[in-house]
Amino acid sequence: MTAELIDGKAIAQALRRRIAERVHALQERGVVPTLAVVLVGEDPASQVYVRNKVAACAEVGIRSRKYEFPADVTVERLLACIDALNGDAEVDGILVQLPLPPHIDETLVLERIAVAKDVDGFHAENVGRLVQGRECFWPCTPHGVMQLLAWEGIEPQGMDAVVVGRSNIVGKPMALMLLNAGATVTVAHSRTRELAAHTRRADLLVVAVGKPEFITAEMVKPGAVVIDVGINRLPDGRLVGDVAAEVREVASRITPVPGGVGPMTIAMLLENTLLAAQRRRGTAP
Ligand SMILES: Nc1nc(=O)c2c([nH]1)NC[C@@H]1CN(c3ccc(C(=O)N[C@@H](CCC(=O)O)C(=O)O)cc3)C=[N+]21
Ligand SMILES: [Mg+2]
Repeated sequence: MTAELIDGKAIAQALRRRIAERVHALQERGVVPTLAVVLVGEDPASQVYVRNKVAACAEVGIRSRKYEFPADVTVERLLACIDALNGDAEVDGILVQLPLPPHIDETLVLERIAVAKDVDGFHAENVGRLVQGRECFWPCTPHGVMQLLAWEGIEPQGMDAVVVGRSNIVGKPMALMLLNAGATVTVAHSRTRELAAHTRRADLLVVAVGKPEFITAEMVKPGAVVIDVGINRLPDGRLVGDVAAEVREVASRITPVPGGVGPMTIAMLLENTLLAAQRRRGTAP
């Protein structure tokens, strides 16, 4: 079997067109959804990501504002910026680009963001709401995976799903979303014994470990749907996922890297910002 590629780039583009229509409908009512992006330091990768996010906003009619700070910024200055954005009626969403420099307590900064503006969904109150299956902001990467599955007509209910990775930004929220959708969910990770025995049982395998080509063909059930969340830059400059190329000979459907989950993450940031604007300004459908 050779897996069909799930074209995240094309799906994200289609979703962005729909988001643009909804943004324009809001604009006709005098509301311009606005995202504030906070960037600390000069990490080139973070600068590229932020530039891409700002460009994606512009494309759909979301206004964005960039707040840049030097790497040695004090936590007090950062918190003061968040406080000002929380109190700014024009700002719908706030995104603090991660990672932050080591001297800054990330949790302290993320928890300062008003829950109603937390478009990354990293605030503990949003996470708690996700656990309970209540209305909240879904973290963009697993949100993007759920949209990919929906677009592909893959219904998680009743599926044996295995999530590899237990990070707060991908693995844990991914497991919760699949669980809430009715999947039987196993969360495996770097400390799991007999990892392959778990992954081989998966009808749906989501991998977010950040290790290049970590999942090999013999770890995958024939016919499984494989979602590769990894984005690893190799020394030669190539971008590869957490799933080895040979898995394409075993899976039924698989996301490529690049062009799979990554573009969906950005589309979901736009979706969440639009939702924030609708919810905050009382125009939610
Ligand atoms: N507060 C915060 N929220 C985030 O959502 C967040 C963050 N911090 N810090 C960094 C990570 C990473 N991330 C990506 C988004 C899009 C692509 C993406 O579009 N990737 C393209 C390729 C990009 C390339 O060529 O490098 C693809 O997979 O096709 C990748 C990675 C969001 N992050
Ligand atoms: Mg792990």
